[in-house]
Order: sequence, then C-alpha cells, then structure tokens
Amino acid sequence: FEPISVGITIGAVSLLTGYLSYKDIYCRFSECCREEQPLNASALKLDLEEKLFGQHVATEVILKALTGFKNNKNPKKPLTLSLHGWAGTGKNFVSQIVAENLHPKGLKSNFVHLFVSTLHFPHEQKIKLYQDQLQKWIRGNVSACASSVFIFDEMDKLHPGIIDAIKPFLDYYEQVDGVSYRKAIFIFLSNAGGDLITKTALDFWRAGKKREDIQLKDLEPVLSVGVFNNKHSGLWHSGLIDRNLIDYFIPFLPLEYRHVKMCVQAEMRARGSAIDEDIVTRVAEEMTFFPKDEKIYSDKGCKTVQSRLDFH
Ligand SMILES: Nc1ncnc2c1ncn2[C@@H]1O[C@H](COP(=O)(O)OP(=O)(O)OP(=O)(O)O)[C@@H](O)[C@H]1O
Repeated sequence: FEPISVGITIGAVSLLTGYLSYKDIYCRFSECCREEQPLNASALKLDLEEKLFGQHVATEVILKALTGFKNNKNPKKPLTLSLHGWAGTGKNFVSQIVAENLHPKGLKSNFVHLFVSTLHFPHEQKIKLYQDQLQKWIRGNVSACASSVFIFDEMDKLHPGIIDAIKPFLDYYEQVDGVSYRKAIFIFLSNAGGDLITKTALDFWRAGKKREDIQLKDLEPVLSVGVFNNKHSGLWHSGLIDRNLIDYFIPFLPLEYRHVKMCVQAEMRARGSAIDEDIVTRVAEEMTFFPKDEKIYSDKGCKTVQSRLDFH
C-alpha cells in the first residue's frame, strides 16, 4: 500500500459521496432537473389507464412515444407530439399526466412550460416581439434543463409566425447556438381534425362496431385531410408537417355518456366525497349530447363536469 494514493482515493471517494448526498438532500428540498432519470413506464401506463377515460388510441400512442424517446440515450431531435380532438376530451389533462411523469411537480415544475395562444400571444401586431421572447425563453430553459417540456395549447389559433419561431428547435440539428434541444419535449394541442375524428367514431358506432376496435390507422387518413391538408390550419402554414417535424399525431375520440359518468365519479373521488350514483346520473344527464338523433357524444366532453358538480 502506498499511503499517499490510498489517502487520495479515500479523499476522492468521500468527496464524491459527500457531493452525491448533498445533491440528494438539495434535490429533496429544491427542484432539480434530472435529465438522465429514466421514465417509469409502468407508472405512466397505470396513470393513463386509471385516469384517462375512453381514449385507448391516445393512451397507446403516448406510451409508445414517451418510452421510446426516454429509452433512447441519443435522440436525433426533440420529441414532438400533436394532440387532436374535440373540446373536453382530455388533451390538456393528458399533458398534465405526461408532465407529472417527467417532472414530479407537473405543470408547477420549473421545467414544464404551458403556452396558451390567446393568452400569451394575443396581438398580431406584436408577433415579432413574441417570436423574440419565445425563442429566448426556450433557449434559456433548455440550457437550464435539457429535458424541459413545452406545451402549446390552442395550436390552431397560434399565428404561423410563432410556429416559425419554434421550428428551428424542433429540427434535427445537433445544436442551435451551442444548445442541444434533442432531449426536450414539445406537445401541441388543437381541435383541428376533431370533427373528422368524431365522424369516424360515429361511422364505427353506426356500423355496430365497438369503439375499442378503432385503431390509429383508421384515424390517420382522417387527420391527414383535417390537419395536414387543411390550408387554414396554422400547422399547415408553418411547414411543420411537410418537414416531418411532428413525430406523432394523437387523436382524441369524442366522449360518450358512460365516460362523462366516469369523469363525475373521478371528480367526486378527488373531492373526497362518497360516490352518489344519483348525483352522477343527474350531472351526466345535464350535459348535451350529439348528433341530434342519436345523442351519443357529449359536446363539451367532460369539460363542465366539475362546475356542474358544485350545484349538487
Ligand atoms: N378522457 C378523459 N378522461 C378523464 N377525464 C377527462 C377526460 N377528458 C376530459 N376530462 C376532464 O375534463 C377536464 C377538461 O378536459 P381537458 O381540459 O383536458 O380538455 P381538452 O381536450 O384539452 O379541451 P379543449 O380542446 O377545449 O382545450 C379535465 O381536467 C379532466 O378533469
């Protein structure tokens, strides 16, 4: 044994463990960006299966997309998900679940950022300013935490100029101005294609087929007409689609009466109250359903369930 090198080794080891335990303690009290932390895929699966009702296609695609991306040590581009569907079908809700599974504080995390078009970018004449601010914001946040999550709600109302501003970050570049965006996740939410997704679900229902038999391949052509070739949609104008910058298009099906009931029950559970089936039925029956004759799908999805429950 050579006393000096043994001493150095012991010193180095204790410094390292000291640093690790310091980091552990620090991260317990203050939020840390744990970019190398693997995704707990079974926890995400359980969350989606237990909390998200009536969205078997979205559940499957989201699981596949996130596990694939997080298991890849060397992604070539950031993950971009585009969520489509009717109002109140769970697009924001899913983003929240995804965010919580990536960063435990979810939407409150310093590493998760939600933008709402009409709220954050309301004035068309200020587009240049918004572009500048948004680019700085994304650059700053990805530099601080590579696995940052950016959610853009109301994507169909987003000015194409704003989409242009995010486009360089979504591409296959190794770095943009010294920052790599390849571990970040971008989630876009929109109603674009919602009417055509509903039509497909309705065709299945009218043909006597089960909702659960609807597959992604049944909806892909629908999305391609409603979203990819819709010249009025911001997505089309921005060229995100023809440059293949969106990794997954995720359809959300319209919700039925039984799903609305499940939402009411979930809300009662969340409020810590016992499930009262009479109230569940009353709240669900107060919602309006379409089409006019069959009345199958809730026109607001589960959106107003929480406020309606307050009246009972
Ligand atoms: N599929 C679902 N499963 C469980 N709960 C749901 C589902 N869809 C909606 N909800 C409930 O309804 C609330 C409103 O839904 P959410 O905001 O996710 O709708 P959205 O699809 O984003 O609508 P919009 O397009 O209008 O923004 C959610 O917070 C959640 O409580």
